[in-house]
Amino acid sequence: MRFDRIRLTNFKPYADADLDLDDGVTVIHGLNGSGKSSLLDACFFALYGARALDETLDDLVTTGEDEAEIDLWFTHDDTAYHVHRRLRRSGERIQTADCTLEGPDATYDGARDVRDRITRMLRMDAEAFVNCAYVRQGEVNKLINATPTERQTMLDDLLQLGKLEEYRERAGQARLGVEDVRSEKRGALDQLESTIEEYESRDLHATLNALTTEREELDAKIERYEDQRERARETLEEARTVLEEYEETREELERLDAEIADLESKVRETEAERDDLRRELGGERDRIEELDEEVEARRTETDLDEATPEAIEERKQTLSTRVEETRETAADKRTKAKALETQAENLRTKAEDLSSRAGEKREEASELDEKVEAATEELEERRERVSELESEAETLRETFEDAPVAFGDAAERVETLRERLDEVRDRHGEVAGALDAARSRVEEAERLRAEGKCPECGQPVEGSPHVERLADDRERVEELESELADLEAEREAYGAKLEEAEALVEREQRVESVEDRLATLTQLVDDRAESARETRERAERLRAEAAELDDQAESTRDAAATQADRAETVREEASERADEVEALEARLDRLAALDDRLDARADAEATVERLQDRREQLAELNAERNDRLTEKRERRRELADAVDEDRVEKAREDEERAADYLEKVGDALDDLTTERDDLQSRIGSVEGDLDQLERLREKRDALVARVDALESLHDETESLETMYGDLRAELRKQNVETLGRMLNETFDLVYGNDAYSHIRLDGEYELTVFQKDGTALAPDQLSGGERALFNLSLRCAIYRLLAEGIDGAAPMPPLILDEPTVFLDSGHVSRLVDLVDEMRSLGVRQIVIVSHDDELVGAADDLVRVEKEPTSNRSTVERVDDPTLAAVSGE
Ligand SMILES: Nc1ncnc2c1ncn2[C@@H]1O[C@H](COP(=O)(O)OP(=O)(O)OP(=O)(O)O)[C@@H](O)[C@H]1O
Ligand SMILES: [Zn+2]
Repeated sequence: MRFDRIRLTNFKPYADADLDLDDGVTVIHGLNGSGKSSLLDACFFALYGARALDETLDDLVTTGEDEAEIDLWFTHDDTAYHVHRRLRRSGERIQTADCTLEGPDATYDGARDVRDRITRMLRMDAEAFVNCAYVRQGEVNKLINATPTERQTMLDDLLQLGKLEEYRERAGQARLGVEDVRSEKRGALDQLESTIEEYESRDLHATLNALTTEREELDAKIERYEDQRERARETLEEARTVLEEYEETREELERLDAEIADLESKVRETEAERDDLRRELGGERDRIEELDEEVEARRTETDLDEATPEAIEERKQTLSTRVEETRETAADKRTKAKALETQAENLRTKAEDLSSRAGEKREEASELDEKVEAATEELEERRERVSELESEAETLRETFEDAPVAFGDAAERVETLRERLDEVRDRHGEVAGALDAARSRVEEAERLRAEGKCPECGQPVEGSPHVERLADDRERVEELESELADLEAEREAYGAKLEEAEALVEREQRVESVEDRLATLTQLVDDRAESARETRERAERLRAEAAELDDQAESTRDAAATQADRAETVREEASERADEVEALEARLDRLAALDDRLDARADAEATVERLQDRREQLAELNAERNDRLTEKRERRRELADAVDEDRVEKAREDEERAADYLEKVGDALDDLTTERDDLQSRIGSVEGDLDQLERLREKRDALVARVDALESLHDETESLETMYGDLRAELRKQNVETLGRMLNETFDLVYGNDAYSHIRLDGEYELTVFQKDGTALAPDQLSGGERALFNLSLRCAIYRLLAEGIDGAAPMPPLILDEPTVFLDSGHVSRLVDLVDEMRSLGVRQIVIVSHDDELVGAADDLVRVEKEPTSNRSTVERVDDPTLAAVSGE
């Protein structure tokens, strides 16, 4: 086993530390209190927990912190493992929060599981680990002062010799167990044998024979008693039969008496009832006679030959048929009368209608007459108007005889005249204009001439070429004035002619319009005349139609009267038929009354018959009863004769005697049976004992075999126990020898003092140091330094013994030495270095030494420096690459 790496957080003085560890010798070096031991504590705590440190969890967490973590990686049996522990404050106390062991195949969780697993793996618990591998600071005297027994226990434990002792003890326990069982079984066997002897001494077979004989005799006696009891029972039975018979006879006699009395009284009652019936019959017969008389009277009334239901029924049938027929006829007549009345009414209505239509037509005709009259008058007026218009047209035409144009040419003339007038007017305008211009020129010229200037150019007149022109102008004015006067006359003449022509045009137009009007009026007059003629003809036709309608109305009225008469006749016939029906129904009523009487008579006859039947029945009943009475009286007599008083008396005596005997014999038999049962149970018990004896013998045989088996088992366990004891003693002896040898070698090596010859470790683990002169010393008599060396030697020897003893099976833990140089002078420190080399060369894989001693540094393969920062009071750990140099620089 080997530590590979340790990593700490808040563990004791370490805030953070991470250290790799290798094979070979590692020296952890540092000043006092720098934290060297704490580093080892951490490894140890990681493996086994706080329990083995003699410290509490609170001591482990850096003061003032709430949580700490410790991780240890190690290799065991070529397999890597990792332990992780985390501590955490919970309230006032620190507790384990996590604890795991991680291996290649599994992870263990929880402090207990981890500790158990490591203990099993290293085959060492915390104490054994300390004893073997961890030489702790200041524990120099522990082994030296230990008692031999303590030493023995410790070594036995380490070498697993304790197991052998354990096996020996187990075998011893098994032996004791077997002894217990064996002695128990032996006791049981003794007991069984004495019981069997006791059974055998009792001569069970003889007893059984005697008892069987006794039981047979008793059985014979019981049989005899039972026979006699049977006979007594028969006698009793017979006596009881006789008495029962007697009792039955007596009861029957009583019953017969009662029955006879009952029958007699019933016969009497029935006779009385027959008398009543006879009286009732008489009454019914009287009634039949009365009814016969009544029937005869009624028959006469109804005029029937004989008063039989058949005759009555036939007559009823006939009458009913007639009633039915007559009723139907009456109904038909009424219907017919009703129809006729309706016809008459309809005809009357029709006649009314025809009359009123004739009136209407006449009225229409006279209205037409009036219209014709008015039209004729209007026609006359129109005709007068026509002749007026004709004469007007004539007059107007006549005026054209003296006119300049013929009738019809006036418009053309107006046109011509207007054109002429326009020409004259135009000419008049031109002339008037020229005249004005001429007159103006004349006046201007005269004014200029009066001023002496040329009227033409305003130059002085004398010599002006323009003076002649004035005369021309004056001439022109005169000409124009005359032409203008002519034109005015002409214009007037044309004006008059135009007026005349225009009047002619007007007349022509008037004639045309009158003639148009005339044509229209003439047409109208013709139309009206035609229409008046037609109207007159229509009025004529209407009057003719009215006359015809009057005729029709007259004949219709006649027909209505005829139908009314017929209706009257038919109604009378209907009421006659109704009277007839009434008469027939009265006859039917009489027949019904007769029928009633006949029914009543038939009922009375039926009653008579019923009463007679009843009477006969009663007579028969009584006859039968009388027969039964005779029978019963006969039976009674027979029974009374049959009773034998002497026999009854004897039976009574027999009964009493037999009962008495039975009671006595019963008691005797009970006693005998009890006696027999007792005997039987005694036989059973002897037989049971015999069976039991047989079983006991079988059981004894089995027990003997079992005791034999236990005997051999005991021998085996005993030898096993001895074997384990011997083996352990043998092994211990060997160990003690080896350990003694190694101790001597080591002590020699580290002390090298001539004063001591050797150390003796005897079989009882007693340690003795011998001086050269042969004086023996107890180890605690050595000096402090010697004791330290002695202790170291013993530890290393133990380590070597173990390493050899369990070589290969469980790789040894690292050898850990904490401050081994205390008490040593420098010379011995050098020897310690030799020891370390020796251990290394003996094959110890990893050695960890804690020391503040510089001398040991020389022996180191690896040097680890531990320092404490004075201000923060936190420790740090650091590997030093070159141990030698570091040691120097560390000074
Ligand atoms: N829980 C803790 N919190 C903080 N510091 C602690 C705690 N426990 C111990 N220490 C400190 O750790 C130091 C003890 O360390 P350790 O015993 O490992 O020193 P050392 O190097 O082995 O000393 P020496 O050479 O004297 O044996 C002390 O200074 C102590 O105050
Ligand atoms: Zn002039």
